[in-house]
Amino acid sequence: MARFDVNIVVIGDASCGKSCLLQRLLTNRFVADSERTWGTEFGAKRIAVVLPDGSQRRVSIGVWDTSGYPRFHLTSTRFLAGAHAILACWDATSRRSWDSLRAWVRQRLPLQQLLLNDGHLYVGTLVGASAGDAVVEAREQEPAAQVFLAACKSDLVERPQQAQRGHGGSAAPPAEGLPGTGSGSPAQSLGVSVEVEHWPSLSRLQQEEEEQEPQQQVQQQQQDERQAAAKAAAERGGGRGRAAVDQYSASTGASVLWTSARTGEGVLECFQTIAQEVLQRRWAQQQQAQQQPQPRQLQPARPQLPPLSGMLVPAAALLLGGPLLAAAVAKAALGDCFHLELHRGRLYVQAGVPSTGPPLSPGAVEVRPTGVPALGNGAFAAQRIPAGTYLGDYTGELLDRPAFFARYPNGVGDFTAAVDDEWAIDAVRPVGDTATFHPVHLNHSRGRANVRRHYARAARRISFFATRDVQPGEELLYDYGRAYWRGREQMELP
Ligand SMILES: C[S@@+](CC[C@H](N)C(=O)[O-])C[C@H]1O[C@@H](n2cnc3c(N)ncnc32)[C@H](O)[C@@H]1O
Repeated sequence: MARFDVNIVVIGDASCGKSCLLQRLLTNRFVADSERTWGTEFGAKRIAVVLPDGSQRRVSIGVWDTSGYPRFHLTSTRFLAGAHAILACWDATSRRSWDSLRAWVRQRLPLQQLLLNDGHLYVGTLVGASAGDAVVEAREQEPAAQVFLAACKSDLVERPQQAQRGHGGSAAPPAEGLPGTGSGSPAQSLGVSVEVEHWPSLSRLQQEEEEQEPQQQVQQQQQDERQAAAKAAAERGGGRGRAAVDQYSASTGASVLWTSARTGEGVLECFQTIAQEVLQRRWAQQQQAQQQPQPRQLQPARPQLPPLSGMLVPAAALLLGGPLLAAAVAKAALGDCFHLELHRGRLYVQAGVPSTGPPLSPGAVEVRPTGVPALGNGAFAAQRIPAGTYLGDYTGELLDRPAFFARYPNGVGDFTAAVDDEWAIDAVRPVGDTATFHPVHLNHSRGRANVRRHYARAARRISFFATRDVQPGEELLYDYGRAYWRGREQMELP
């Protein structure tokens, strides 16, 4: 997942209004017949939020709009990794959509467990083979996405009068039987008091699932239903369906955000609330971490001389006779100590040769917070990793120069790795995915490096190898190289 201040993944049933919500956020337009989402779509925007210290800041949010169609569930679930927030949407006019939203939250995070903690629903990682026998471990900091609930199409139903946002039911008018007022366990309180007839669009979703209606007929039906929904909402004058929403919100602690892509009401506010709450929580975690004794103190990096001594011979040959001669001389002079590659008219000389060591055994590397806020996560050996072990390739999206600068106009991509002067690999997806090891999680150290990367530029591969035996608990680190740190703040890890 790319690096935005706040990564938001939107989930929910097909046709509940997720895509319209995103369209409205990004373009401020309502696109009534937006096409179904195939796989996952993405949009980014900068929005203003108020920080806990009262200051205003513009932050970038990345929003992944996942498909609600069953065949895409796997893809959609994959995108949850690395999310700071999960926005679970439902169609406010449809009881069926609401029921299936709850199913989404409960079932479609198969390796995760929802945990209630200080007013938010956190997603903790399950460690183990299956949900049945797994040991549930809520990781203390990562990857805990906050879950928010968004009512789409709320212009068609009654909404809270005082505020468009309910948090644990608190901003909403009192609803009967709210947990916290002595109504019983959360499980008992989940919407049991709601009757189907108060969710007028039941028939529409059934028809959409069958996917056999001619488009015109469906549109006409949607329009009829909208009118019916508005009428029903006016008649019931209080939105009895809301009681279920409030109850669920109260029992889970997830904020409810009421939105209408049609009128635009609540849409920007919805994303502002999410960004604000994510940043607030991050801020609180940072404060907490600063108060605790740091397990490791960072020291400013000491300048080091480049290790060039062994390259003087090929360098001289390069000057005198060009790359081909240099390659030949270096090969003869240095043998296996150096790996030489002539690529796009340049001679690249790398210390060492690609390893022939054993591949990494599953579970041998654990990705977890380093305990140093500025560093974020790191990769730690969970068992002894023998010298020469192949740790994996830096995989991701291959970007050519124009694509790279279109995405990172200032030329800085924290999770990108340059292959040569034309190509870079952007590890968009795995960032934040702490369930699986990817070399993107390796932090930098010059003095303590126990990993080295190897380039095969023609093949556009960057591979990583352990340079020595790494003991359990040790962090895996490699030298990012001087170019990476140009204009950035580097720390040498003790
Ligand atoms: C490729 S990521 C490394 C993994 C990352 N820490 C994570 O949470 O997944 C690169 C970023 O990690 C941080 N980082 C890694 N090593 C560092 C170091 N020695 N000093 C300062 N920042 C470092 C910087 O923010 C850098 O842009």
